[in-house]
Amino acid sequence: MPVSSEVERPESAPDGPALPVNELFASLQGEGKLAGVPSTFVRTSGCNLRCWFCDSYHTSWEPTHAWMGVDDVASEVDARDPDHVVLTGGEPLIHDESATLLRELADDYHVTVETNGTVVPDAPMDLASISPKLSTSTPTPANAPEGVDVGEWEARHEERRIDLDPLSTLVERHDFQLKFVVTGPDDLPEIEGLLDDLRGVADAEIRDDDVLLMPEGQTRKELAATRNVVADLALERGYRYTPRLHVDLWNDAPET
Ligand SMILES: C[S@@+](CC[C@H](N)C(=O)[O-])C[C@H]1O[C@@H](n2cnc3c(N)ncnc32)[C@H](O)[C@@H]1O
Ligand SMILES: Nc1nc2[nH]cc(C(=O)O)c2c(=O)[nH]1
Ligand code: SF4
Ligand SMILES: [Mg+2]
Repeated sequence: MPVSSEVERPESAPDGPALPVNELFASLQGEGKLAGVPSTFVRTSGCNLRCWFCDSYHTSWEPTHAWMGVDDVASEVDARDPDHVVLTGGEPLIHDESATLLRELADDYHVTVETNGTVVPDAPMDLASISPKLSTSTPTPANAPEGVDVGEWEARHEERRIDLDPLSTLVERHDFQLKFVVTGPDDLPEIEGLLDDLRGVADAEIRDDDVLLMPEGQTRKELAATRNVVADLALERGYRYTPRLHVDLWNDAPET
């Protein structure tokens, strides 16, 4: 797939490498192996997919952002003096300049990259937090966010969401976690099929311990309906369960 940023760079963007930044904030890592760890988050705007449930609507369906020079992003991170940085989006890796930022941050911080696993940068990262998208993520006219015309995105999302090449490269090159958004028991055969395929092609061990099941839900109320079902599936199958601590703590507030 040709990598295009899906977000036009305006004339007014700063000179040199720059990124469309939706938000930059300090919080606790809410998901995955590092849940609970204080971290500074850099959220880029723009995505090559359109999950119907995307909890970052203003980076995917309706991208909003300010363009920031990569040096300025790094300075904002420095000012918060964290041990851990999380680069997320949108899909951060559709932007070539994310690789520039990752190289700038590499020596000073533990950096996690939250990615849908469809793009591989030539850049350092301490933890590739890969969230491959299942068929239950695909937008349709019936599940689309209110007021959104899904249009060509149903087919485009479906065509792009899984690509074994970047997935295997990411797990070969980096410490990783595979973090699946689970809507219910019917998602499990698809997760296991994908794990079989990936274990077949990747030259890296994928332990069940690297596989995390995360309940779908953008709000406390939505999570209340999915979390126990997903926890039981994790227990049954021997995968990890990951909470969404930030949703438990702050519901769907921005900058959390
Ligand atoms: C907004 S995405 C940005 C990074 C990248 N585009 C991705 O999808 O991995 C950050 C994380 O939130 C997860 N996520 C998004 N919407 C969610 C929802 N409604 N419920 C649970 N997890 C969700 C994604 O799967 C991903 O792990
Ligand atoms: N607290 C908190 N933890 C997170 N971990 C991954 C997030 C993301 O949106 O990528 C996220 C987020 O948005 N907030
Ligand atoms: S891949 Fe990530 S940012 Fe893109 S639509 Fe899905 S959850 Fe949102
Ligand atoms: Mg989030």
